Amino acid sequence: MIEIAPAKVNLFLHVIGRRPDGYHVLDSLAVFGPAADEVRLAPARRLALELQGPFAEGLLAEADNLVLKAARALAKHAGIAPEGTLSLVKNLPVASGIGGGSADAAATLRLLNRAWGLGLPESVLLELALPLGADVPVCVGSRPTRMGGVGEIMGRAPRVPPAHLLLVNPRIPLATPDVFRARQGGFTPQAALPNAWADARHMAETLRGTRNDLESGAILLVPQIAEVLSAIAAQPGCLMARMSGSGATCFGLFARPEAAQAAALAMPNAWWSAAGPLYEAAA
Ligand SMILES: C[C@](O)(CO)[C@H](O)COP(=O)(O)OP(=O)(O)OC[C@H]1O[C@@H](n2ccc(N)nc2=O)[C@H](O)[C@@H]1O
Ligand SMILES: Nc1ncnc2c1ncn2[C@@H]1O[C@H](COP(=O)(O)OP(=O)(O)OP(=O)(O)O)[C@@H](O)[C@H]1O
Repeated sequence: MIEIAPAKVNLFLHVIGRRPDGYHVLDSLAVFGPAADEVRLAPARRLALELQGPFAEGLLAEADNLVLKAARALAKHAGIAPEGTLSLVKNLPVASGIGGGSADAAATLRLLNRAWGLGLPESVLLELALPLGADVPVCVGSRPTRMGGVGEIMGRAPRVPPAHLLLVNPRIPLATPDVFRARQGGFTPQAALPNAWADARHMAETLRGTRNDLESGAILLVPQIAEVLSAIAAQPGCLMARMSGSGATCFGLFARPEAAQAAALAMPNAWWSAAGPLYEAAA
């Protein structure tokens, strides 16, 4: 059994306030694709995890992978002993602002909910998701979502038009708490969005009126992010370039698939990049 764990991309991210416990209250539009990890399951009496793929190495020293945490949380909720050998194919750079670990945890919840024959509704998976990380709930559905609160409020996103994304990471990991600490400025009001966008151009027009409040702080920590943004913005057909989440991955928005693919090929080899359409989760 295989479950896809698509990358999360924050098309904008406004920090609208702060809770007494220090967590930031956000307004964000999260979409998915065009790159993904994979979680696979093979029968075994005990729970185990194998790591594969181009970014597996960065996780080898990790005592408690989010995949195992998700499996144990689900088993505990169901009152059963966790079993099976999980394999994580790590295609997404680690600590890169596209929710790789969160997507893996969410994919594990979906996969084991099926494999263990639990049949839990999505609402229960969402409850199990939040303690695993602020981005895990949005990754459970992996569909365009307006995120609120600290990640636990799942609002309706505008109808997203066909569009293509380029993702680029300078291969420099960036820890989320450091980026929140480096954030400058006050708070930004919630964004005003339409119910739907006619096309990618229209979507980019609206998004240009929004921002990623973590971008300038992240650039102070990793100046190469500014180079990535300029390189993306300079590509023919690029409608906008911005950092996703807490970085360092940046995205470019394109109307035409060929333009997004050509842009990926134009990126320096030392960087990680991927291009393709927005991911559409099965209904
Ligand atoms: C920046 C986003 O990626 C936007 O989608 C998420 O809000 C972060 O999601 P995440 O990586 O799953 O974050 P977590 O692992 O839950 O939190 C890591 C750390 O980031 C900070 N954090 C996270 C989320 C949030 N709304 N406010 C915060 O201040 C906290 O210091 C927290 O200890
Ligand atoms: N399966 C996993 N994949 C990636 N990181 C994991 C995983 N399990 C545990 N981690 C830990 O979680 C940390 C954050 O990784 P992740 O790739 O999810 O960050 P991110 O892309 O910045 O996420 P976000 O966009 O949600 O802030 C890693 O540095 C690593 O220590």
